[in-house]
Amino acid sequence: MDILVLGAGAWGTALAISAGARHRVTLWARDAAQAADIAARGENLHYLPGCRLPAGVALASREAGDLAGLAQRHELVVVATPMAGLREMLTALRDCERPVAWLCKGFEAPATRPYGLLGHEIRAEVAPRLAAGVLSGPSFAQEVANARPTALVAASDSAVVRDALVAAFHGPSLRIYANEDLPGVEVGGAVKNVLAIATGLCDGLALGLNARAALVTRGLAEMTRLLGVALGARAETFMGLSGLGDLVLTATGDLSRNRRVGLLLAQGHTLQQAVDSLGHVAEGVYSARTVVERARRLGIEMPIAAAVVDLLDGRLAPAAAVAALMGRDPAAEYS
Ligand SMILES: NC(=O)C1=CN([C@@H]2O[C@H](COP(=O)(O)OP(=O)(O)OC[C@H]3O[C@@H](n4cnc5c(N)ncnc54)[C@H](OP(=O)(O)O)[C@@H]3O)[C@@H](O)[C@H]2O)C=CC1
Ligand SMILES: O=C(CO)COP(=O)(O)O
Repeated sequence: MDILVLGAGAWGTALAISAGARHRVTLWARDAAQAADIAARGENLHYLPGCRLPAGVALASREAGDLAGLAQRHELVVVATPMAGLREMLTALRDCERPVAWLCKGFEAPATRPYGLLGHEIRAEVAPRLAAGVLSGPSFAQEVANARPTALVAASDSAVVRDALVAAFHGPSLRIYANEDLPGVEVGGAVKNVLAIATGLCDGLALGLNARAALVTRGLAEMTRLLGVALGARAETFMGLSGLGDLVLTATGDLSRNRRVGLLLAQGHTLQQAVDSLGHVAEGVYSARTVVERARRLGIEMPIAAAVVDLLDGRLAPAAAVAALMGRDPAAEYS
């Protein structure tokens, strides 16, 4: 199978390495010098050091010509940029006749509205005819690149896209489960990043394991409420890989960049210092305000996400954000 991966950050590179063991993969970096460096070294020193690219992976950049033409020459196109690059990519691919899947997890930063959009909503705006979906679920790039056992979910309203993702990535160390609930899988991937900032904060303040378990559990309830009411996703999706699975991984795993943002804020770093020190994108920082704004417009309470926004915007210090959550009125567990 011929697979095009657009974006040579940590995650695009890891999936290119994984699929490159069995397929022909073209890994596209927007910067020609970076593509040349990865090709020469056989390694993405900047974003995924220590992981060798197999012979099945070739490098490309803008010099390879327009994206639409490049995409047509592959059987599956994978967009591996952050959310910030998804609209531009889907616009370039809008007439593509090949299945397309994005990997990014989050809401687009707000531009023309007071809130941002999920990937499938961007697709509806700029590429409504595109057969597309998302590959998501609990997966740190370093572990996938090193063939550590991982399970992902391929979500799309198109069976062609789901089948192409399974054919491309299902293998000895990577299981791909199919799911038709694209909105639900996207909400799970976006909201867990915001909640991971909260658990990083909680652990950075040494609040204990009880507090972390409470945040994960109540966070899952917030995630389910946002989706259920608003986007018509299936509740069962949130018990799956992109809901509970990715929340547990990102909220507790120290490889998470979003969790690290919370840990660094708890240590007294500013948001800018925390973001700069990562060297990678932490989507929760850019999605948190949209999560709260969309929930507010729908009359849904998301207190943990709201505390994260107050923290990111500097309205609450770390300890005060925790106090605000603990000081809420008593409530029924299910309402
Ligand atoms: N890393 C992981 O373990 C996982 C990440 N994800 C998701 O995948 C997405 C990408 O993450 P990851 O690869 O880790 O990110 P990284 O920060 O490691 O790399 C980002 C990559 O995207 C490129 N890029 C940055 N901004 C833009 C833009 N506006 N337009 C086009 N390209 C851009 C960068 O190129 P340049 O070098 O030229 O700036 C770089 O190649 C995120 O949404 C993340 O949430 C999902 C699952 C796992
Ligand atoms: O999505 C991820 C794991 O599934 C990666 O999380 P971070 O972006 O927080 O590192």
